[in-house]
Amino acid sequence: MASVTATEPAICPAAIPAAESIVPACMFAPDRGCADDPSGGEGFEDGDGTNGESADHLDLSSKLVLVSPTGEQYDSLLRHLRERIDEGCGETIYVVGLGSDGGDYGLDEKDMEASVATVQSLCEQIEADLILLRERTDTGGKIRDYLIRRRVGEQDFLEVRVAVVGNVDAGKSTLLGVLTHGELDNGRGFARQKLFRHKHEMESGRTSSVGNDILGFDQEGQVVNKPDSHGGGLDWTKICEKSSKVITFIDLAGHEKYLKTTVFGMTGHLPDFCMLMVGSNAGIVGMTKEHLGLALALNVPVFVVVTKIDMCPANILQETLKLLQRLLKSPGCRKIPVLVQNKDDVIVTASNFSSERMCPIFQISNVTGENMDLLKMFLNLLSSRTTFSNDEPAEFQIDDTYSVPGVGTVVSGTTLRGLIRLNDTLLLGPDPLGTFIPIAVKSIHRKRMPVREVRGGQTASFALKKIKRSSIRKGMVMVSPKLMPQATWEFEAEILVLHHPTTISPRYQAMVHCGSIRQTATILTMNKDCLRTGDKASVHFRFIKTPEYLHCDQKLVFREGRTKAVGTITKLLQSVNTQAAKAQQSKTQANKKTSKEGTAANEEAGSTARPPSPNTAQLPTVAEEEAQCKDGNKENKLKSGGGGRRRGGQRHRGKGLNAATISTVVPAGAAGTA
Ligand SMILES: Nc1nc2c(ncn2[C@@H]2O[C@H](COP(=O)(O)OP(=O)(O)OP(=O)(O)O)[C@@H](O)[C@H]2O)c(=O)[nH]1
Repeated sequence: MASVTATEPAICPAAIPAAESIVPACMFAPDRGCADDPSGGEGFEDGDGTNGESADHLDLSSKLVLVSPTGEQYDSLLRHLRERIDEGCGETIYVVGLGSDGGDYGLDEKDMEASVATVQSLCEQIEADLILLRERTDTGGKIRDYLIRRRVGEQDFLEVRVAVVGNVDAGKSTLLGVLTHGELDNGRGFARQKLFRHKHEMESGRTSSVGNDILGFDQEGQVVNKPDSHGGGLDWTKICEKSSKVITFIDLAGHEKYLKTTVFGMTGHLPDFCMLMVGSNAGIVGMTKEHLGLALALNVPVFVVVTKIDMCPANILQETLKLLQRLLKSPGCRKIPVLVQNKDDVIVTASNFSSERMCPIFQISNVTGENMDLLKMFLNLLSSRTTFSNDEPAEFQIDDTYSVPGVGTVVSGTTLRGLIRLNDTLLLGPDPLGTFIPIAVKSIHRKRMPVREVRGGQTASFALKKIKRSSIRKGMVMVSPKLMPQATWEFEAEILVLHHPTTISPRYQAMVHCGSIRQTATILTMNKDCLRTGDKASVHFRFIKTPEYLHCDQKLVFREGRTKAVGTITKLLQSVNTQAAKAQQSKTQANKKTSKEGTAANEEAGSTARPPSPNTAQLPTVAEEEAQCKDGNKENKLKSGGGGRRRGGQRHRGKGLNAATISTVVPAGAAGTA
């Protein structure tokens, strides 16, 4: 897809007066009608964005190349298309009638017919569908934009996750109700009510406070959601069966007191995109900036939906749009706000959206349905940002656990990479000692539909045998044994303090959110004396309760109340030696057994045996530190454990496999030292 250049775009005269510096989408299109193309004419003209110049020696830059390609050209076009489909996770937007050789745009009727026949034949080769999105006319004739989407089996569908954020009353639940149930709101909570009832029904017995709603699109891009006329509920299995693409909305709370949950939803549920909702009458209020900042910090591309345009006076709406574009263009955001006003704008913004800099803005009404079709079309054109390869070793991150009667323990989460099949044996962990245990996958569900396998980028739930729910916690992973996973107590991260009322110094503790991990960590050392709002530093953290499974380059959010820092893990410092931890585990179990037997024996003998105390138990043996970073930078710091005290006062919800042996110390002498 074409990328947007870093230059600030000029104002297009077509923009509406009050929100004049919001860029209309045509700025990003190859259409010459908009002279000030900020992409320097790159738009769709580069080989990446269209069927233009190929990387190989063949010249595919002419718009006529599709009319009657030679065998070699055909093979090259096919290779090119396959690459783009892979990059787009199964889909791409393909433009017919545009060349990059400087000639006129557009084809006459005959050439268009022949070109489309070629594209159709290419699609057959890769088992994809060709769906016409729009047709326009330029000096040389017609230009057509097609969506090419790889066909998926009955049980399969493309999956895109969209986090829904915004201040209280922005209309989040109402919009999701309208989108997923197909009925407009009455302005007094009708659509929202429907959704709540549906969620309550669907989620009964579930403890997750992050709501999920799905919207399915068929091959033609039509919404397939059909609520049951009696109960008003949605049949997820039916939706998934009929869909070629399913959008999962991660419905996050708007109220400040639920910020913890919102952060968890944004880090743990791995959204591909973030939909920021703004009530046009209320404007940029409350948590709007907070949520936007979070999405930016986590590099999740954001689009904005301005709601309630039916009830908002024109001047207030313009004021909101003006403030919005000012916020988006501010140095902290550096986004290019783009107003989406018609279907052409949708295609252009959807094609360029993954550039992360562009921020499409929709103005909708949940009551009249105005511009709802544009939003739906946009959602249908969004492609997942996770590319996967089946050959990679599997990794699955757990974001919730359930006890399902008759089934047993079920874990839900996201497949980060690789392929997981039914009956595969994966390593589940880390437990509080940092060990991983083999576990067989007995059944897999995707969106409540039984399937035989799941791949990278897909959410799923697995039924696990012979394991208690209490032994599993959010933040654990299930990975291929090939990965030889290790748990980490300490790590280094480059962080940026977004907000802190005073200063942060060593020994400071706050909650680290990293993927679905949510655990308090202590700052042991940092390369500055103290940190204030806006400061950047390299910081050495230690988890206070259990070691976790981490990766270098993972994004993290570090927060406590209104204090917030974001960062990237740069080094894994203190990993748990799995063998030693296992030995420790069996030793402790043996001790327990002996002490039980001893207690029984001693009762008779009138003496008391002492069980191992959590505080006196040895820390998990520290392995030779293994920095798994790409740079191979190793820093061996063997920390001595033992004799610590629990800090932060947070207890592990589950008992863990061997909770009695958890020791959550900051190594002696580590805190406060450089
Ligand atoms: N007139 C009008 N009312 C709307 C529109 N969208 C939502 N509403 C109303 O606004 C109110 C708040 O909407 P909600 O969907 O509950 O807002 P929310 O963002 O989900 O709020 P929280 O869940 O508390 O974060 C409800 O009474 C809706 O009926 C709209 O486009 N037009």
